[in-house]
Amino acid sequence: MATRIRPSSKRCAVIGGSGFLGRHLVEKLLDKGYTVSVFDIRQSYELPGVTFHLGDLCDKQALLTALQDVSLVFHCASPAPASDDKALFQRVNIQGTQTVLQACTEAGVQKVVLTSSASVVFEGTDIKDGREDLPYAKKPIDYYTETKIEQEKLVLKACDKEKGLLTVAIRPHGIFGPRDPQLVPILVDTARRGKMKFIIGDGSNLVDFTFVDNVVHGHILAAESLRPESPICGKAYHITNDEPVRFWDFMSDILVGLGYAAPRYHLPYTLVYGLALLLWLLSLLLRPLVAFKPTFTPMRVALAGTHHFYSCSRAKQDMGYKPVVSLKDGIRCTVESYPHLRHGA
Ligand SMILES: NC(=O)C1=CN([C@@H]2O[C@H](COP(=O)(O)OP(=O)(O)OC[C@H]3O[C@@H](n4cnc5c(N)ncnc54)[C@H](OP(=O)(O)O)[C@@H]3O)[C@@H](O)[C@H]2O)C=CC1
Ligand SMILES: CC(C)CCC[C@@H](C)[C@H]1CC[C@H]2C3=C(CC[C@]12C)[C@@]1(C)CCC(=O)C[C@@H]1CC3
Repeated sequence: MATRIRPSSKRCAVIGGSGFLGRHLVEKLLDKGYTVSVFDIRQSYELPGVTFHLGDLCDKQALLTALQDVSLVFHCASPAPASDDKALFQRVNIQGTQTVLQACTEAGVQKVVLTSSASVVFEGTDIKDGREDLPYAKKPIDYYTETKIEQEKLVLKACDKEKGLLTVAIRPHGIFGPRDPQLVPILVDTARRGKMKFIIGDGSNLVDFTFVDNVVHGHILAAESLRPESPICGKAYHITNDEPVRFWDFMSDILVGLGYAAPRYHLPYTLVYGLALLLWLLSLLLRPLVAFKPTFTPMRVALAGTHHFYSCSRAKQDMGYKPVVSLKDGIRCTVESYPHLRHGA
C-alpha cells in the first residue's frame, strides 16, 4: 500500500510574501529554520533559501504548483485598502481566498494562518479594549473591511479536524515598521504638502499601532500552536502592541522623529468627517472626468478621530503571546529606517 509522506512541518508558503508584512514574516521564518516559498503577484526582493512563485491567488493551478510539499500556509495577500476598488477586493479577498482554501485542501496543506484585521469589527465609532467576541461590523467603513470580514469567515469555517485542515485568523491593527508603504509614507507626504497642521477632535483618542515584528511573532506562535487539540483552531486573535497610544501622539512622534512639525491646531471631528464625506462623493461623481484621491478620506478621518484599541488577552492565554518589541523601540527603529523621508532629504 502506498503511504503518503507528510511534508515537513517546517516547509511553508507565504501568500503575499512580497508585501510589507509578508517579507518581514519570510525573514523571521528563515531565521527560525523554515523552508519558505513565496506566492505573490510580484517579486520585490531576493533572498537565499526563498523560492518565488509569481501568480494571482485566484488561479488555482498556479497556487497548486507553489503549495507542493507545503504543510503550512500563511495567507497575507490583499489589495491595498487605499485602492477603494470594490470589484478587486471581492475578487481577491473573497473569491481568491476560496481558491486558496481549495488549493490547500487539494495540496494536502495541514495549517492555514490568515492575516485578517481588527477592523472587521470597526464601524467608525469608539472601540475600547475590544475583544474577539464583538460582532462583525454590520456597516463596515469601506470595501476593504467588508471583504476582510467575508475572508475571515471563510477561513475560520474551513477549519476541519476530520479533513486534516486547521485554520486560525490573526487580527493585527495599524501595522507599522521599516518598509511599510502606507502609514509613514502617507503621513510624510501629507506633512510635505503642509496638511499635517491639524488634530482631528480633541486628540485624546486611544488607538493600537502594532510594530511589525510583534505581528510576525503572533503569526508564527499561531502556526506553531495550531494542533488538533489546541483551543485556537477556527478562532480569531487580536495581535497588538498591547500599549494603546493617543493617535495624535503616535503621529507626532513619527513626524518629529523625521524632522517635521507636530500637528497643533484642533478641528471638530464632525466637521472634518462631513467634509471628507463630501469630497469622497465628489471624487466618485467626477471620476469619469477627473481622477483625484482626497488625502482625508472618511475612513482615515474615522480612524484618526475615534478610539479603537483591542484586548489581546485571548492570544496571551491561548498561545502565550507577548509583544517582543515595545512601542517606543518600534517607533525609533521605524524612524531610523526612513532616512530618505526625513525633512530636507
Ligand atoms: N498594514 C496594516 O496596517 C494592516 C494590514 N492587515 C492585513 O495584513 C496583510 C498584509 O498587509 P500589508 O503587508 O500591509 O500589504 P501589502 O500590500 O504590502 O502586501 C500584500 C501583498 O499581496 C500581494 N497581492 C495582492 N493581490 C494579490 C493577488 N491577487 N495574488 C497574489 N498576491 C497579491 C500584493 O501585491 P501588490 O502590492 O502588487 O498589490 C502585496 O505584495 C493584508 O491581508 C492586510 O489586509 C491587517 C491589519 C492592518
Ligand atoms: C492623513 C492622516 C490623517 C493619517 C495618516 C496615517 C494613515 C495613513 C494611517 C493611520 C491609521 C492607519 C491604518 C490603516 C492604514 C493606514 C492608516 C489609515 C489600516 C486601514 C490598514 C489596513 C487595516 O486592516 C486597518 C488599518 C487601520 C489603521
